[in-house]
Order: sequence, then structure tokens, then C-alpha cells
Amino acid sequence: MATIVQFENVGLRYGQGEEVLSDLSFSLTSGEFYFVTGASGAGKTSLLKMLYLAQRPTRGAIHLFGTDVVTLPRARIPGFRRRIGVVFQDFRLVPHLSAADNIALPLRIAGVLEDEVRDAVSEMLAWVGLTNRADARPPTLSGGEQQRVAIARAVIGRPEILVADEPTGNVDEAMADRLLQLFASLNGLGTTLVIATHDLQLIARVRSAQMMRIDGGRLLDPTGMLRHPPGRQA
Ligand SMILES: Nc1ncnc2c1ncn2[C@@H]1O[C@H](COP(=O)(O)OP(=O)(O)OP(=O)(O)O)[C@@H](O)[C@H]1O
Repeated sequence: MATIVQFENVGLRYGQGEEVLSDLSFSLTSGEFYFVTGASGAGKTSLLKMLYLAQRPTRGAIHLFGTDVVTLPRARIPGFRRRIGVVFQDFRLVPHLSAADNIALPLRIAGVLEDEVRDAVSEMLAWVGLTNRADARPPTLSGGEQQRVAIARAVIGRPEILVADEPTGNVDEAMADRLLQLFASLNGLGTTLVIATHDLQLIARVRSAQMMRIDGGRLLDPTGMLRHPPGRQA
């Protein structure tokens, strides 16, 4: 399997502060399932932001799909972003749009024909079990329903990587189980998953997942698996 993400000696500081992340060097392999863990404030969200190109590192190199994205001209960033679906910690749904219209957004922005958008949205609503809530606005949806709208919106463009920040943070165990099934089905279709979570039960359920643990601003990788994933030469 191909290396899809590569960080080399990446460091990040905000403003003039201390580095919040240092010396991150790891590779992610296409089709794998990764959890990012670490205490609150460890830098999980910051790492994910660099991965989905919302934050440039202050040092080091990041290659996405084989391209150096740190020196990439701004105009080329949206093309790379489209290949990465993001489920934000706070969902970021548009409150005045229906669930269906929120899910449709990435396709409408990309200029996809309306007939195709409608079919894809119906398929996504069915997949996340929200067909009967298609017309509901986010403020009238439960936390778990909003989370599923956010997941559907993140995957409707068929991203190669799905990044999710604390996706089970605000849902009960049954809903966490349901979300995990959605993630597992995507991973089964070949999507690379990168999920930041504190949820040890969630982690325990995915035996095949690899762990990225951040502590003291650094990545702990006791097995060396992230540095040299199977199938890749050191
Ligand atoms: N925009 C910012 N400006 C300044 N400091 C920031 C910014 N974003 C994050 N930080 C700091 O960087 C560190 C890492 O934050 P980050 O949100 O990445 O951690 P986290 O592991 O995702 O935390 P949590 O689990 O609580 O969401 C923290 O000390 C935080 O205060």
C-alpha cells in the first residue's frame, strides 16, 4: 500500500509562543485506520489541521499524496483539500440550511450537476440513517444526528482521507457504536481514516487500528510502525 501522508521533522508554534508540536516524523499508509490520542491540549487538533491544510507548520516538511504541501502555492490548496474529508469537533454545519443542503454543499461548491447532487445526497442520507430528517435544520437535530450530517458532508465528495476530531465526544454509547460502524464501512471501501479521540472504548473496538499518541508535544511511536509502515522501505 502507498504512503499517502508523510511528516518529516514537523514543528508548530502559534505566534511567538513555545512549539506546541515538535519533531513529528511519521508516514500514513493508504487504506489504514489511525487513532490520534493524547491528553487535552496535547496537540491533536493542531496535528489534524496541518494534515487537512488549515494550518502550515512552522518547520519541517509535509507530503500529501506525494506532493510537498508546505511550499504549495495557495491556489493549489483547494484541489488537495477536496481529497480530504473533515468532520470538525464542533460540526460547523450551516444553521439555516437543511440537513440535505448541508450535505450537498461540497458538491454544489464543486459545480456538480443538480440531478447528481440530489442522488448523492439521498444516498448519503440513507447511509447515515437520516432520510426522514432531510429537511430539518441543524439546531433542531440531536448531537448524534448533527454528527451524522457532518460525516455525510465530509464523505459525499469521496475523499481519500477522512479526518475526524473527537467524533464521539458528545454522543451516547449506542450512537458511538453506530458512528464506528460508519467509519468501519468507509475504511472497508479503502478510505484512510485519521480519528482524534479520548474515547478508549472506541479505540479498543478497532483492533486493526494504529495508534498515534502525542505526549509533551511529541509523537510516541514505541513500535516504529508509523516511522516505517509495513511495505515501505526505511
Ligand atoms: N490558534 C491558536 N493559537 C494559540 N494557541 C493555540 C491555538 N490553537 C491551539 N493552541 C494551543 O496549542 C496547544 C494544542 O492545542 P490543540 O487544540 O491542538 O490540542 P488538543 O489535543 O486537540 O486538545 P483537546 O483534546 O482539548 O481538543 C494548546 O496548548 C492550545 O492552547
